Amino acid sequence: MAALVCRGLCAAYGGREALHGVDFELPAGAFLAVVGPNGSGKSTLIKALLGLIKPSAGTVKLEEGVGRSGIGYMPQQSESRGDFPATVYETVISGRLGRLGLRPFYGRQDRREAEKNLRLMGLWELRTRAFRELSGGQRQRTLLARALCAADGMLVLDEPAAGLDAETQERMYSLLRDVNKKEGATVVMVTHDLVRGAAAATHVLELDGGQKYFGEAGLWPGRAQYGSGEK
Ligand SMILES: Nc1ncnc2c1ncn2[C@@H]1O[C@H](COP(=O)(O)OP(=O)(O)OP(=O)(O)O)[C@@H](O)[C@H]1O
Repeated sequence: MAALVCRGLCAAYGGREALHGVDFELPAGAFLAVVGPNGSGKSTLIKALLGLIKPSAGTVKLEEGVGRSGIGYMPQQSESRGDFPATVYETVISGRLGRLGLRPFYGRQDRREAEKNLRLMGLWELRTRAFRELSGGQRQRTLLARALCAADGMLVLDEPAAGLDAETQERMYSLLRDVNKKEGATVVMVTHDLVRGAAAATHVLELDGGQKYFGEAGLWPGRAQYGSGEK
């Protein structure tokens, strides 16, 4: 079963094309690394996937049953407010906001999910700490736990390991692999890290304004060029 299907996807800003002819089918449970140089259309693809921009041609479809509200999204660290006054727990459970509907308060299920994802990310001991007091790696784990609270089958991550030291990056990729395998979530991750990032993935989509490669990570020509890394 496909989690995500793009057919002839094109996107433009003010008539200028940013993405052209993207066409692939990602199996459910896959871990996709979206790679390519600056300006190659990676963020544009993510925006189209999240429904934030309308394709100028073609389609993006999610697996039946996974609506856009079922995507857990983790933005780039630079987009997340570092001075956010909330605690780690409050930040994580805010991932459930989209599911409250008409309910004014978090319910038992929301609290259970927040607790589960805090533990999964090794944040339980830090739950009462202020988000702004955290280290870069702890913040990234908090934002990942929040995205997990929002996710119903799919996680979309924009540079989840950017700005972290090599060891913390490796820890983040290993957490993502665990979430992908153990929780069965389909992961779509934009990364500039062609070695560790691409090695964590099962599939690679390489963009250069158009689609340069889509397929299994092990068969990606860039793998030989940039190093195979550890799987
Ligand atoms: N809001 C916008 N308005 C106009 N043009 C845009 C807008 N956002 C992106 N573009 C253009 O679309 C093209 C693709 O940009 P996009 O941000 O998708 O690339 P990217 O691969 O994510 O780049 P980076 O690696 O630098 O984040 C670029 O030429 C960019 O200048």
